[in-house]
Amino acid sequence: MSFLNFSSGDIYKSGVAFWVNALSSSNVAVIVVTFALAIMITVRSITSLQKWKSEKGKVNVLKFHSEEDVAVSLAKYIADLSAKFIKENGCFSVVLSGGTLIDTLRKLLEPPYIHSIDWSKWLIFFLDERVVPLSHPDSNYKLALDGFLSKVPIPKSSIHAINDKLSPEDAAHDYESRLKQLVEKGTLRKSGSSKFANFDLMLLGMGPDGHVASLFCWHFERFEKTRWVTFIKDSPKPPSQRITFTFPLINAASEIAMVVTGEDAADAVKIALRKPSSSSCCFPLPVEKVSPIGNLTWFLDSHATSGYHR
Ligand SMILES: O=C(O)[C@H](O)[C@@H](O)[C@H](O)[C@H](O)COP(=O)(O)O
Repeated sequence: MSFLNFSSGDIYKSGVAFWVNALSSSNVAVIVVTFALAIMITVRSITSLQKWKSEKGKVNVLKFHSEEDVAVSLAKYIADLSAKFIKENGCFSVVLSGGTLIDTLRKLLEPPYIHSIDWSKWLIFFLDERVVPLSHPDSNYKLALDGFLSKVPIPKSSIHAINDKLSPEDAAHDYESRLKQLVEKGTLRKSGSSKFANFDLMLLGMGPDGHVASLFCWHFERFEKTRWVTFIKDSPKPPSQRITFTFPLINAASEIAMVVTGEDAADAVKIALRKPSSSSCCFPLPVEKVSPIGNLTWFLDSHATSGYHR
């Protein structure tokens, strides 16, 4: 991923040098195109700086020795948030990813949490889902049901799976409409600063390529601004057909836990957590767009942080 090391500043300087050359050769078309490019790159650099400023102070990075330690700490973090949100609002809306996250939730299935959490008040949603039958081994719903949901007394009616009879387009549209209805009914809150639903907690994993949910590099879905849920038919991670929350909906959450363990993700963790002053990359990884209105807490083990020393 060496292209990721180009900085906007470098490109900008090259642009300026090229412009000066173009001026001296009096080629009008080249001057106009280069001038436009220089303006675009300058605007891009400023956007980058603002992004990092607005994220300041909201990010908590927790580094643990082992995946087991991550699981222990994550369970306490979730149990505390469950108690807080149930006390404040009478319920706790939780959004699950697929992948290794479900196994990392295993400490919630043990005392004290299995008895102390008021599971009847939980509402479960899926951050992304593979468009396969819910009983298929690739289904995130099945993964969550087998590994977690079937072992806690969350009412079935509070678990909001996708409609697996629909095409990716229709399934995304259907899930979005159902979320909007829940906001209208008052079951889900609306984010104060945007029109999107304000989930209490989103539990995110991250792939080695820096993807979160089913928002991948080089796919336009990651730039979606208005939809709550979108779809993808050519996911680089199989299976190819998926639906996914968009970044505006993800970033309207009160709390986001980014749970990343294992060495495969170390390079992406290093890029995502680099110093704000070095945020000069032209093509940020999808994970770099995670910037909630609330708090973002990273849960990392020593393998995931093997490239990150801060
Ligand atoms: O449907 C999916 O594939 C997941 O929701 C996906 O976004 C996952 O969270 C990451 O790929 C991390 O997966 P791992 O934890 O298995 O690395």
